[in-house]
Amino acid sequence: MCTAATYKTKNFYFGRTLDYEFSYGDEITVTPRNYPFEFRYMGRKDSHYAMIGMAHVAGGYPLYYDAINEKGLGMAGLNFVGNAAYQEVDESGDRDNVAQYEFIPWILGSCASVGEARVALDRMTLTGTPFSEQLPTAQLHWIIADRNGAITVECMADGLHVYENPVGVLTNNPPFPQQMFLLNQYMGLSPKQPLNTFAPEVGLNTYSRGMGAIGLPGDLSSTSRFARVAFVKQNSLSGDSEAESVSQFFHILGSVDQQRGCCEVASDKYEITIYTSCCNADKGIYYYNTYEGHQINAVDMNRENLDGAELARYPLIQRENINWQN
Ligand SMILES: C[C@H](CCC(=O)NCCS(=O)(=O)O)[C@H]1CC[C@H]2[C@@H]3CC[C@@H]4C[C@H](O)CC[C@]4(C)[C@H]3C[C@H](O)[C@]12C
Repeated sequence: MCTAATYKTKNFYFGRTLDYEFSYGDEITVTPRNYPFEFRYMGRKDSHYAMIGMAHVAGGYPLYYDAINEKGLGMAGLNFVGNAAYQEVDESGDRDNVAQYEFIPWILGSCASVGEARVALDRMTLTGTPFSEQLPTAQLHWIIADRNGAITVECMADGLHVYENPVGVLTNNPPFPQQMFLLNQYMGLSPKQPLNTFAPEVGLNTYSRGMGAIGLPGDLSSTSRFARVAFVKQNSLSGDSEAESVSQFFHILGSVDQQRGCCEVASDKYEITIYTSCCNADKGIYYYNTYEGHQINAVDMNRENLDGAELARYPLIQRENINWQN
């Protein structure tokens, strides 16, 4: 499972948790403007927008899980198992055929906004072509967002759907319209204390703070994480500064953090939050922490040569760094 969210203060922030039982070998990867992208069906693109994100680099190719580009557009792929169904290659010559593993570079390489991504999506066919035998097709859906809004992209047996995403969050199954529908159940929840509308003549009272959100689901299912992170994000308040915004963003995704032992996926195998990311999409900074390393680390794309042609790669820091005070 995974959860993605957007957040806006003075700057625009975009990030996700990646929850799984093992790691593919993830690296913060900066793709500069002149890295030659060899697209499976669309030929080679020698220049494009620069991007930074989390990727598994295979044979020199950045397989992005989530990234932002230098124009402030963000995109993340999350599991959509059992529902994702990709399209056949369109031979008509009228369409852009894009393999699922190159979807993030395709969009972030050429689109500066959600509006431009929508135009690109209109002429795109998303194919299930695997990257390699060792890395078969991943069943994903995507969130694409900028400071003005977000969309969800789901390729299913009945076609490629592009939905307006008014909450700016995404988790996993079921399809997005059902996730949004389920939020209806929680419309009564509030950060304020409840009033006794249950039965005024019964002497009910608020014995604790936080009772306005009783009913918000606490489990790790994707529908529950969707409702929980949407509630936390919609009610989130923080100062505008970088430190306050980044801190608050990690708290938002902290509401759906997965602790080892609580989600068994096979005997003795547990899903955990491998990493949590928070990109400042205006400044090109990728902040992250990991399960074994809670300190926030950062990679700034603007400290790399963005006019270069070589990937810059930073392996994840996976150890706790305790700040002793005496
Ligand atoms: C496992 C992750 C989703 C985590 C998740 O959601 N786990 C809950 C399961 S569930 O919700 O309970 O079902 C997903 C998210 C992004 C994926 C990579 C995308 C690029 C590339 C595409 C290639 O085709 C295959 C290899 C490749 C590196 C992919 C590996 C893997 O698939 C990644 C990491």
